[in-house]
Amino acid sequence: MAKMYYNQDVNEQALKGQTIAVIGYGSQGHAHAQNLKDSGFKVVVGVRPGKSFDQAKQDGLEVTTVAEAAQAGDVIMILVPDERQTQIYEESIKPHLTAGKSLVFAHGFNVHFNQIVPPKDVDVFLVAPKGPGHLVRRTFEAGAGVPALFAIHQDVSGNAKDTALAYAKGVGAARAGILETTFKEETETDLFGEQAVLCGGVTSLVKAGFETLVEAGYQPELAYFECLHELKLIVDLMYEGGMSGMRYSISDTAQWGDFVSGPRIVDADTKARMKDVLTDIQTGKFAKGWLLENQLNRPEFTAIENAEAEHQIEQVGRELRAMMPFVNEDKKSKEVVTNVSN
Ligand SMILES: NC(=O)C1=CN([C@@H]2O[C@H](COP(=O)(O)OP(=O)(O)OC[C@H]3O[C@@H](n4cnc5c(N)ncnc54)[C@H](OP(=O)(O)O)[C@@H]3O)[C@@H](O)[C@H]2O)C=CC1
Ligand SMILES: CC[C@](O)(C(C)=O)C(=O)O
Ligand SMILES: [Mg+2]
Ligand SMILES: [Mg+2]
Repeated sequence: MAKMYYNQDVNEQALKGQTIAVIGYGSQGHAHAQNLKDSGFKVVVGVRPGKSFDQAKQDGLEVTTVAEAAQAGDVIMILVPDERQTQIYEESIKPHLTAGKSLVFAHGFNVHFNQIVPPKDVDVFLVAPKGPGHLVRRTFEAGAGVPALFAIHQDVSGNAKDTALAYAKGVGAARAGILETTFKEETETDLFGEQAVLCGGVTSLVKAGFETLVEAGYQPELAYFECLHELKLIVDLMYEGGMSGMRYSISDTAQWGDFVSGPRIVDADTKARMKDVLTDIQTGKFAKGWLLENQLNRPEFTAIENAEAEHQIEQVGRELRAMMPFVNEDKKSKEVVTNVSN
């Protein structure tokens, strides 16, 4: 088994006395800033004036501009959207990235695809939680944590690994497990996971299931419960006990259906297409397309986003969730999501 790092393996002294500048206060930014502060570290948030600036202030954090935070920070964590990082880095971070500081990422995209080339006299590493930022905060508050990867790109100080581990522990990841990787491995696997399985794969599967039932004349509300709402409950069981844990709880009839029909849905052709997706990631084709899409002000992204929001499963879901206040308990984090989506 790969070497895993847990609380007892990590000495947070590596970060004591250092100022951590968290640049961005969105999904990951608010979680890192608050968890690190609660872990006893000195944190300053750098963000432009606006809603997330106000939110960070309201959450009791020290907040300033990106440039001032970068100037103050010994460790500078970039948590603004990947597609905006290069410009923000060039304009507001690089001028303050003096020798001996640490430049940190939560995803290797811009370093791996050569969009950001850090100076040679700073430590460069990543700490990438394997979970959405709002859950990084929520699990931390509940006394648990989300696992994370770390990778060292440059180790000028000789302490980059200790600093990365201390940072990861500060956000709560050492409660769940920290694993060492490279920028290349983190970038390619993260992009693959979100495209083929976690986000792209799952939403396409759910929509296809919903549409199949509705087109066959079944009620949309029922199709929503069956294909989307219950998915969380099934995935919770997999999170707790793997596939066998989930299968223990479902009926034998469901388990037999799982065995005989699952491979008819996700088959060798699906896997071949997954390999194509991975190839596009590895060759940089996906990254190039995403960067160009942003340079063009996201015409295709916006068209798809609008069409998806109007899909029947979303309309039905909005109405059904309005009647389930317990599903929407975490209003606060949802407001942050809304605020940072553009
Ligand atoms: N989302 C996630 O859970 C995960 C993300 N990551 C990685 O973490 C990094 C951050 O992603 P994520 O948290 O999703 O990012 P978000 O989209 O949530 O970041 C939004 C934040 O960036 C700020 N911001 C946007 N543009 C600017 C700007 N021009 N100047 C200053 N601040 C700006 C926003 O401020 P404003 O309110 O003013 O718009 C807001 O505070 C990425 O590298 C991503 O790949 C890694 C693991 C999981
Ligand atoms: C699964 C999507 C993700 O990679 C994440 C939450 O880990 C992201 O980029 O947001
Ligand atoms: Mg991810
Ligand atoms: Mg990702």
